[in-house]
Order: sequence, then structure tokens, then C-alpha cells
Amino acid sequence: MSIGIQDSLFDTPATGAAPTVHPLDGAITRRHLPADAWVDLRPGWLTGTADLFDHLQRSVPWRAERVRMYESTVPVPRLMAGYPAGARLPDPLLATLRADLTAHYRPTLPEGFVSAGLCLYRDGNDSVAWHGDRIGRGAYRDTLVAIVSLGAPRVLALRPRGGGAALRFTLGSGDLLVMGGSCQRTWDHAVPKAPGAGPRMSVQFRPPGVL
Ligand SMILES: O=C(O)CCC(=O)C(=O)O
Ligand SMILES: [Fe+2]
Repeated sequence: MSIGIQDSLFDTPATGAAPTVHPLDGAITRRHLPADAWVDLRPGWLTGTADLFDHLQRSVPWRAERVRMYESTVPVPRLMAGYPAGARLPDPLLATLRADLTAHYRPTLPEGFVSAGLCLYRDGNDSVAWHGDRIGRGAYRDTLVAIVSLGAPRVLALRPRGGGAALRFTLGSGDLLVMGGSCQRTWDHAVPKAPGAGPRMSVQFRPPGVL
């Protein structure tokens, strides 16, 4: 089935091409942010993503979560699936991505990336509100969270927790964004609603003890 996925906005091979994981070394641009936070970007890390998206969309046991809001609970507007350390990932390519990230970031992150969280934004009405990944270590120590975007382009926005202008990164299919330093404590991030957007997925790789 073709769902017309566009590869990275920066590197656009024919849809349907074999999935290819490109090098990280020498291909990442780091943007330093105030408060010792930083964001690494590697556009087009993965090309030929259509089949991977399709496979994950069909095979992952997506769950709809609910959050408490005053006296009731409301559905979170996206679907999720979690793969803790040691769990079998839903596609072998994800294990390759995790191993490549672990190898590349070893000097700053000796413990490596272990867990994978998957989110499916079914359309532009799905979103995630401003938050930091602050359950566990991210609340009090520097950490890294790596996000691979698949499917329709969506904005990942970041803004300082204390207030200030937001930065907006448009992530296309196969693009990598890594949040590092104090980012989870001192900045918030969000995926805003995007009317008309097609389905998009993110795969977040995290080190032990970061949720
Ligand atoms: O979908 C994304 O790119 C971000 C997801 C996220 O921030 C999270 O699940 O904690
Ligand atoms: Fe997050």
C-alpha cells in the first residue's frame, strides 16, 4: 500500500526505495541553546522510510492513553506504544537506529540508548502539549532524548521553561533530532496541531531511567 510518504524535506529519493540508514558522524548540526541545552539535527538520516512507516503503523499495538483533567479523564490526542529496555522492537531497523545512536553518542552517554517510545499522530488534529521528558533522570540531570520522525512533516517546537520565544523545527520523514544537555529540565517541547497534516510517527530513544 502506498500512502505517499515524502522522505526528508532535505533529501528526497523516490518513495519505495530501500530503507537506508546514513552516517551520523560529520552529518549532525548542533544548535546550542541558553541554559546549557542543545539540539542536534541530522536531516535525512534515514531514507526510503515508506515501508517502515507502513509496517509500524500496521503492526505496533497502538494504545490510546487518557490523562486526568479535573474530575474526569480525557484521551491524549495521539496513539502510543512503549518498548522498555530489553523488549523486542517492532522492526529490526529500529534496533539498527538505536545501535547507531548509542555508538555515536557514547562519549557523552556511556550507558547508551535503551528504550523506544513510539507515537502515532493520526492526522493534524493529533498533537502533544508542552512538556519536558522529566519522569526520572531528566528531572534533575542532563540527558539525551533522540527522536526520529517518520511520515508527514510536523513541527517539533521548543521553548524555554521560564518563558521566551519558541523555536520550531520541521521534521520530515527520516530526520533525526536529539535533545541534549539540560534540555528536558530547562526547556519544554511540543508537537502542535497542524490542520490538514497527514499521519506522522515519532520514535524516541532514551537512556536508562529517562521517561
Ligand atoms: O513526537 C515527537 O516528536 C515528540 C514526542 C515527545 O515529546 C514525547 O513523547 O515525549
Ligand atoms: Fe517529549
